[in-house]
Amino acid sequence: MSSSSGIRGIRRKKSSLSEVKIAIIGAPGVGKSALAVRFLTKRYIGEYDHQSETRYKHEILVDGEPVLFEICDTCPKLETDMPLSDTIIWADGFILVYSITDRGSFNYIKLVKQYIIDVRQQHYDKTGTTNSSGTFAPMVLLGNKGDMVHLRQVATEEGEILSKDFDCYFSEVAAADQVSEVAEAFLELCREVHISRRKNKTSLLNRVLGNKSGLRSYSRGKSDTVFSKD
Ligand SMILES: Nc1nc2c(ncn2[C@@H]2O[C@H](COP(=O)(O)OP(=O)(O)OP(=O)(O)O)[C@@H](O)[C@H]2O)c(=O)[nH]1
Repeated sequence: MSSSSGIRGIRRKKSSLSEVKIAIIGAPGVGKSALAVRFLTKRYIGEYDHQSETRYKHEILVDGEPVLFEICDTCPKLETDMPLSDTIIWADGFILVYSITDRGSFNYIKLVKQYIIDVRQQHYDKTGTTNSSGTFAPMVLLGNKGDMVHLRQVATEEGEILSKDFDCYFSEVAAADQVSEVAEAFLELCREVHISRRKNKTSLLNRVLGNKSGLRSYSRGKSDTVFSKD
């Protein structure tokens, strides 16, 4: 497998493809690469050595529609390293991963979530621009290494509570031995990105037409959108 490699499958006009950029974020060693490789190839690679961020492209049908995923596998060296600002601004959505066997990696997620929100907001305040997801950051939360229950340090309920706080999808998974459960998390994030985009478009329409009480098809997510600042 090569990064940013050609996309297999049916070729079509690029304009008809939805493109969704996903950053996988988590403390060192939680299984970010294993999850990415699972989703991309359905295989499990136990030791995946890379020293910097790696990006992949992968086309897949989501609910019958073709989607081009761009996936950024981030690579923090220390548990105190936050993701690169460029990556945070680039991404349409985030897979936040901790390991159920590593309490520190769970604490990392709490810090990094706020950091992502702050960086995206600061970028918007400075430039007035965002990507298509707006300042809102669609996320899913994964507790990886679910096969290692005997070494568990983070209870399932703690993940559930955090995901309620984040208002996002949550699942405990095991990149080591699950395929469809891992894929479902990526698909769910893709759906959230599409919802967020529709919300942004609706906000723009309302703003342009001066119709603030207009279309309200979106209810998920607490954060504001790019067009909320009047
Ligand atoms: N038991 C078990 N081990 C896993 C699982 N996922 C990943 N690992 C192991 O955890 C270690 C780290 O996995 P990586 O995928 O390299 O983790 P990473 O988060 O990409 O690591 P960095 O790139 O160093 O930040 C490897 O030894 C993997 O084999 C899992 O679901 N279960």
